[in-house]
Amino acid sequence: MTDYSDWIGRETTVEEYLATAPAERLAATLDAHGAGHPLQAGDAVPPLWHWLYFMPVAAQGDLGPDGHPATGGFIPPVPLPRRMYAGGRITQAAQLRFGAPAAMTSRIDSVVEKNGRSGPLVFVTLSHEVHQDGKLCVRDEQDIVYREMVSSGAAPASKMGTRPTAWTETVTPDPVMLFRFSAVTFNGHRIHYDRNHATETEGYPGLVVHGPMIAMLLLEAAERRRGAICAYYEFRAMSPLFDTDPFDLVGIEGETNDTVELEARAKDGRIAMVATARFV
Ligand SMILES: C/C(=C\C(=O)SCCNC(=O)CCNC(=O)[C@H](O)C(C)(C)COP(=O)(O)OP(=O)(O)OC[C@H]1O[C@@H](n2cnc3c(N)ncnc32)[C@H](O)[C@@H]1OP(=O)(O)O)C(=O)O
Repeated sequence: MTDYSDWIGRETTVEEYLATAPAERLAATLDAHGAGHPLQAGDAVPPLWHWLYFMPVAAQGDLGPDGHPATGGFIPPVPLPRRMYAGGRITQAAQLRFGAPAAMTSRIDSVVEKNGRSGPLVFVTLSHEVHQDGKLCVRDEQDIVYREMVSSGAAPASKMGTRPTAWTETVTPDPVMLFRFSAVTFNGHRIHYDRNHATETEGYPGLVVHGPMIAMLLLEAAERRRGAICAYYEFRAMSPLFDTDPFDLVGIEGETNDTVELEARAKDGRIAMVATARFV
């Protein structure tokens, strides 16, 4: 067991003006939230869209071989090389608005080593708090997982989606969509746009679809159908999706006044992501 106690509790704060242009670019990329219509200062920032701001702006020389800022800076120096987004829990405490500055304070909450069916795993959980006008607007807990380089050939066991569905929407990812999402979130991770790196170095069958993009697409579909904005959202990435195949966004039957259960399912029925959106 590695001792990460020096890293736990470390904090960093980034301030940024919440310009509308990145959000218009994201809306275009996802065909979402009034794509093609200009946003105005004062408009509400949709849940999760704070992911467009406050990202680390690492110099090129401070990147690791996978294109992310090298570990051992703010992120603890975990010994496993293959980073993936594992999940998150987001609370909308007050409305965040475009056209004004905001600040996000990020903290390293925990580093947990586990043994998964796919091999050793290290989960790093960060908490982020976004404040605007002196008010807490968003609380966001983010789980990142690090995995060993492919060697054993062990693949994560996949669970099939069997719950009855109320609705399904199909998404056909392609390299342009993935590249545009990487660009608008300033995410340099090669698994999303560098096919040689994704397949030869990290052993995936194609370019990897961003977990945050799947989470946003699921939530956007649920909010559009419901005509309401969610107050709390949690999601867990169970199995990766690739640019080689379409995937489904699914609303699970049994939606209540408060809650919608969601899944992203791969073409073969494998669950790629489970999510819950609460509306009160
Ligand atoms: C952006 C960005 C990167 C990305 O977007 S990468 C693409 C999105 N992420 C994914 O596609 C990850 C999909 N998930 C997986 O491939 C598997 O879940 C994973 C992480 C490889 C683990 O699979 P295993 O089969 O090895 O794990 P087990 O089911 O045996 O579980 C072992 C323990 O780990 C816990 N656990 C598993 N998955 C998660 C998860 N997603 N979140 C939190 N915890 C997880 C599981 O509960 C077990 O824990 P116990 O305490 O019960 O032992 C970018 O980099 O920025």
